[in-house]
This record gives sequence, C-alpha cells and structure tokens, in this order.
Amino acid sequence: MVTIRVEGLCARLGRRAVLHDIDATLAPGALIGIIGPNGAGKSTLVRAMLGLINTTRGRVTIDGRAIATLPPRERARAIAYLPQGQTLHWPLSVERLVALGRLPHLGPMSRIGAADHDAIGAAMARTDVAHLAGRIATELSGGERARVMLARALAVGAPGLAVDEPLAALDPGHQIDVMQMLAREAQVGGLVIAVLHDLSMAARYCDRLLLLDRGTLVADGAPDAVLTQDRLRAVYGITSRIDLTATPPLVAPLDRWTAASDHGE
Ligand SMILES: Nc1ncnc2c1ncn2[C@@H]1O[C@H](COP(=O)(O)OP(=O)(O)OP(=O)(O)O)[C@@H](O)[C@H]1O
Repeated sequence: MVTIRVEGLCARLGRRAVLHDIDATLAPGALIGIIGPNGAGKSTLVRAMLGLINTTRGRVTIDGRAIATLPPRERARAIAYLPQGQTLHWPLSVERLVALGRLPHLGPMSRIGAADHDAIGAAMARTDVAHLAGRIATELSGGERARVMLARALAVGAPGLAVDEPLAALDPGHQIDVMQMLAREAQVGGLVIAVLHDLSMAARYCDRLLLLDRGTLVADGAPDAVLTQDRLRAVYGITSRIDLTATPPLVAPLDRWTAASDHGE
C-alpha cells in the first residue's frame, strides 16, 4: 500500500507558474481521477507527485518520505507511471517492451525470472494484448500501442499506479475494460491515479475527483460533489447535462457556454 501526500505544492515550467499551492492526500484503495481542461496542470501534478519535476515550493511525500530523497528505482517500484501519449522509437517486440516494466526489480546483472514472467503475462492478459506478444510495437495501431504501454506499467506490479489519459485512442469496449481494471486495482488496495477527459467515465468509475483549473485545485471530492453544471461552466466553459443517478452516470458536454446559455437561447 502506498500513500502520496502533497502539501502547498507550487511548480513552474520554464517561466510559467503551472501549479499553485496544491494540497491533497492520496490514500490507497481508491481510484482518483484528475480532471480539468487542457493546460490546467494535470500531467504536471502527476509528474510532481512522482518527483519527475522540480517544484518551487511545498513538498510531496510517499509513505512519509520526501519524494526528492527516494532513489529512482525505489520510486518506480512504489508507483508505476504511464505517461501521456508516449512515442516509441525502438522496434521491440510487444513482449520485450512489456518486460521493461520489470526493470525496477532487476539488478544490473540479473535476468528475468519466473516471477517476472508471471507479472508480464498477467499484465498482457489484463490489457488484452497477449495475442500481440510477438508483434513489433512500432507497427501497432494507436489503441493497441496504448494498451501495450499500459501493460508495461502494470507489469511493474507496484502498489501505486499513475496513468495519464489511459483512454486516449481506445475503442469503447477497451475503455470500459481499462476503467474496470483500474477500479479493481483500487478495490484490492492499490492507489490508482488517472488523468481523464471523459467525465462520464470519471463519474462512473472514480471514487474521488481532483478538478484542476489553471494550476489550482478548485474541487476535490466524490464525483457527485465535484461534477456540477456550475462548475463545468466555470472551469471548462461549457453547458452540460449531468445525471449522476443514472446507470451508468452521465455527464454530457452540450455546448460552449455564453451569456445567452443561461436564458435558454
Ligand atoms: N516544458 C514546458 N515549459 C513551459 N510550459 C510548459 C511546459 N510543459 C507544459 N507547460 C505548460 O504547463 C501548463 C500545464 O501543462 P500540463 O501538461 O500539465 O497540462 P494538462 O492539464 O495535463 O493538459 P492536457 O489536458 O492538454 O494534457 C500548460 O499551460 C502548458 O502549456
């Protein structure tokens, strides 16, 4: 089990202040969605939680230890990370690519063993890529590649999992598979953090949502507390239809908000 604590976190990228005074404790056993418009700072927050960028103020701890002091391999074993829209440069087979997820567990001279093979096989089965094992990863479709990269993250077998836009490029069936898989990871005690743009999926599967707007955490709570029409209008600039009591819950963006929207014009 792993807990991430973010206290008064501020971050700059280049000359731009990107995160402003973020406070949140992310405890195990929950699927936590990070939502917000393009450029709001979602990926930056995830990267800051993993110690992958320098922060200007505040601190991040993993199980009470400052992230900046954790050796990279230890951090990688604690929280597996699927970055947004990775490009592949090397023509590796799918199986070898997924096997890279085991690197944080291997010493410089050690070889992959039975436990590693089990983790690789299980990760490929869970992301429905076992049938692609022998294919060259650079020759896959966008959605197939996305699932292979997710398999690599799962193969780590870490108690924490941070995935940045895991649904991008996936067909509806595989989107549901991935969200169900993330929810199951959380149910068995994992800390699962997912950057999402699909608000219906976020409402349906996440236990908690963090809503970012221009680098500020403007809402943090259960989906029904966070996803309101007023908030979506203020943050995304849209009108929406929201029915969180439906099965499954629905959040449908309708239109760009304008002053006329409030008068039904
Ligand atoms: N290397 C960089 N130098 C300067 N600014 C950057 C850099 N990388 C990102 N930014 C800016 O930081 C802000 C936050 O970016 P971030 O990628 O965290 O947003 P996001 O919420 O994940 O967006 P998206 O939904 O588009 O993926 C944006 O305004 C972006 O333009």
